[in-house]
Amino acid sequence: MRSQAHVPPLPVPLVGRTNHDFVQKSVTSRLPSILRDLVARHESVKEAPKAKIEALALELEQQRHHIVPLDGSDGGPDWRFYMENRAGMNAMDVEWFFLENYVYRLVLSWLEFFEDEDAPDPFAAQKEDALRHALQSMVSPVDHAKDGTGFRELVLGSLWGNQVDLSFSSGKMTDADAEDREVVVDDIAACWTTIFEPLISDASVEPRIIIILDNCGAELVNDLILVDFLLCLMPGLSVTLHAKAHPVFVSDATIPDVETHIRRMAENEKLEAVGKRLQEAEAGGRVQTFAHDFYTSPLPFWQVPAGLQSMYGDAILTITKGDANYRRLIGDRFWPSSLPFTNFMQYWGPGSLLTVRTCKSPAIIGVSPERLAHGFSSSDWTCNGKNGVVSFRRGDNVLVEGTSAM
Ligand SMILES: O=P(O)(O)OC[C@H]1O[C@](O)(CO)[C@@H](O)[C@@H]1O
Repeated sequence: MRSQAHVPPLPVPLVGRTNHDFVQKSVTSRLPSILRDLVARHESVKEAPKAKIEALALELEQQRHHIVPLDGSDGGPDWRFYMENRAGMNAMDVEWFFLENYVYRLVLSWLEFFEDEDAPDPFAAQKEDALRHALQSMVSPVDHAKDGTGFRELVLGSLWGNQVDLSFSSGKMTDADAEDREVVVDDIAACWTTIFEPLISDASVEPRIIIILDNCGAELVNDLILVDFLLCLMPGLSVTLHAKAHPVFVSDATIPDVETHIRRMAENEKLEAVGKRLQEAEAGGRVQTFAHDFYTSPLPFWQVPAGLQSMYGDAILTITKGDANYRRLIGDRFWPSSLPFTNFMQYWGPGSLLTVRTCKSPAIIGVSPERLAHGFSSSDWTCNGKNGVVSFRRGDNVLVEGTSAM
């Protein structure tokens, strides 16, 4: 069953053909390039799927791909519910968010990914490059202050880690770019004082946070360093890491990716201590991993399955990472940029929410009218990956100091 959340009347979604150059380019150029890269890097891909993937790349480029129906007969998620009347439509006319998730689902089907539980992740080589690069370029984590300042530094690490993702760069390895970047919405302190400060002074509670993960490599390494920081600070805390149920957006983390990252951090000279503590936390049940098909579906978060929504409600905080999760939160639609995040996210339910996203797509909410009036140096400020958003919405179940909520 899906939740019947209340959301305001919906504005138009982002669609390839009509409303934004960035979106059009992403469909007709970035996606084809990702598909061709996939084929080029995998000599083992058989001739039949290879031909289909190459044809799909060309069709997207030439704006003549028509959506094909996808049921679960290949062992993968059943998309009939999501298709509605979209089967047969030109890819340029369906929602961009639908299209991107659909393309990955379709290609995995052609690669027979769902038919064989040992099938290789088609993006494994890129993910390995990203992890190796992150481990090489990582400085040893400094001893962060065990307070809001340390939290801030680590959230910023996790935010700018999201700048580096392999679908945004069409599969090419890049480094985070520190020049001219700005946190356009900064609720880090509000999150710290509302959620974590009361927990530190109350060791009797055993709360859980959820992190809905995004990319492998620099982002996931930074996320895991943040997890370690929080676990060390709050002995009663546990963390569930929500991963993708199948490979998507090139570098998005699946459960095996999370395990690989933790292991490789434990084997790495600079991150050994963090990695080993995370391994112990996993063994002791304080770190858990979880995957759900919802995170590879085209649905917005206001149509989340009830079971997942109640998990968010039971957690003291849910953190969503990255651009695609942010797009899912706001349904990838053109809301007014100044629409207050807290009001909008009432549909989320009783849990608190922190969203941490480098802006790599046009839609955004929660930017103050003052900041908007000040203007941006570049007209593509929502898409160029130089601006970050850390928006917080306080839920109804926060621990107030001196009580033992949860
Ligand atoms: O990895 P992230 O932060 O979710 O970003 C993926 C983003 O890259 C893009 O694929 C670029 O088109 C966006 O569609 C998407 O939002």
